[in-house]
Amino acid sequence: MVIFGASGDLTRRKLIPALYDLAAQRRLPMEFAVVGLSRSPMSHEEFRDRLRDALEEQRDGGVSDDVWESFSKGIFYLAGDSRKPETYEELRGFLGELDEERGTQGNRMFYLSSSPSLFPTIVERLGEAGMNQGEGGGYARIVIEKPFGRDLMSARELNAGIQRYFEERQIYRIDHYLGKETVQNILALRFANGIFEPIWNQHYVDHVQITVAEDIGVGTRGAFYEEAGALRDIVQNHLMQVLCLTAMEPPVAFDAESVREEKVKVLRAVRRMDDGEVERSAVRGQYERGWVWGEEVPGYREEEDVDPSSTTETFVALRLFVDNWRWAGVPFYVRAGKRMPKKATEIAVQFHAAPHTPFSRNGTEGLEPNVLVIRVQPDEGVSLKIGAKVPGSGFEVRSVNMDLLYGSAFLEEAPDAYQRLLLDLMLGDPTLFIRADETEGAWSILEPVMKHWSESGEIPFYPAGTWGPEEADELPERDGRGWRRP
Ligand SMILES: NC(=O)C1=CN([C@@H]2O[C@H](COP(=O)(O)OP(=O)(O)OC[C@H]3O[C@@H](n4cnc5c(N)ncnc54)[C@H](OP(=O)(O)O)[C@@H]3O)[C@@H](O)[C@H]2O)C=CC1
Ligand SMILES: O=C1O[C@H](COP(=O)(O)O)[C@@H](O)[C@H](O)[C@H]1O
Repeated sequence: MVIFGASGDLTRRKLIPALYDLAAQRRLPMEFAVVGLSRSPMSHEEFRDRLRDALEEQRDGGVSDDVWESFSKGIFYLAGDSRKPETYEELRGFLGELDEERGTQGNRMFYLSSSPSLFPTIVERLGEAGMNQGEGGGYARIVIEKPFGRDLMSARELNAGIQRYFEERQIYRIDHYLGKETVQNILALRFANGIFEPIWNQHYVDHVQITVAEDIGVGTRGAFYEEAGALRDIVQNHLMQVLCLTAMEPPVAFDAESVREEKVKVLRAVRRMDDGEVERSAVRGQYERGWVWGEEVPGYREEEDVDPSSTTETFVALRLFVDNWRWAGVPFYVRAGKRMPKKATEIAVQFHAAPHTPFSRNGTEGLEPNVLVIRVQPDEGVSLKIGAKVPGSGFEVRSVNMDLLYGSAFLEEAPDAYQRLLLDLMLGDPTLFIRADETEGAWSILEPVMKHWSESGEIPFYPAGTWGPEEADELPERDGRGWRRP
């Protein structure tokens, strides 16, 4: 596996720890090798030490010497500029040596984890160097990190650039949310149980809310975030994928083509907004100084590498409609933001209220409609809000939660999302990766919103530690509804 962007944050925090865990579970072949590539000069040994230090820090010292010893023997580093053709000559030669020395059999996985602006160049250089094929009958696969382009046009160009050299079966567009156990569980809940599908439609569902809230700010990633914003960083990928899994039709099989085909149909059915609709159904915001978990935190404009007059959004809320037979007229209120009061990713499906309750009005004052909540993180689980009789004389009914906590229901520990996805990559299973038309479909939904916002400089603010600007509350309130508090 060649990692472009080897000295970067993702390699250190996610990719190497996931590979280390796979090694600890003996899921990596002995011959496996990682070659890190970036410009910073480093020896193989310095690269290994740096990765081990990061792992020790992350695991609080809990790194096995034996596992690390055998895993790290397969870690190598090559310093080079990924824009220069000579880097690929050197890389090709080095990989050839590894084939001889470690027996990697000409198989190649190229993981693009460098700055996204370099992705098209790296793909082209790989293709020009003839590295789009494995050596001597081996395979070649390419993994593209997010963000996949920065709008519809650039995503199309990137897809075309990759497809010029690689066939779709070789391409793995990664979105780590698809590797999360609880995101996959949306499919299990819907399609492994008989009771939910019959009511999973406009006849029974009043509306759906999807929240991807984070309590953290942009931290050290100010420069990246200035270019991206919440719409590109979270909504275009993670949030749209969760929406697809929530709204899609049952796939005929759990394989790459069947699952991705159904997801694309959802993206095609999402109603495109015109300018008026963007005004009514899209809200953005930016956090200002405030308090999170009892600590005072800076506003976005005060963060490192952020323009003090930046209008980049750190919060987005949208009201979307999936115009098909199943979901006609059902609003999907979705939101994503940084510096919210807590970290919480969840899908809440709110059902219509009972048409009539034979109890007194006084007795049902605390009764709310049924809501099925799938908690992706934290406190992974599912809960169903139902009405229940309050013990005692009389007949008072109140809403209570029936809860399933994964932590209590299963002894097995959930693997990290990257661990799952890297293993699927090695096995050649792209089911949990994204197809070209999905990336373009998601961008085409957001294109009018991006255009409208780029033309109007004003951005509403919200104090850090709150659930976004007031305008966001108005989104469901105009329809007589309200956001849940996760
Ligand atoms: N970090 C995260 O939490 C997440 C990141 N991602 C995605 O992963 C990707 C990487 O992100 P991240 O690790 O945070 O980014 P970083 O900025 O930390 O790392 C970028 C890497 O690219 C290398 N690089 C930059 N220019 C060149 C060049 N011309 N030639 C060779 N190497 C170069 C840098 O090394 P050097 O300067 O030494 O050359 C560095 O190793 C991005 O697409 C990001 O969106 C996705 C999900 C989460
Ligand atoms: O891709 C990204 O995701 C993280 C949130 O991921 P999670 O697994 O912690 O939910 C987000 O912080 C980051 O900005 C974004 O680039």
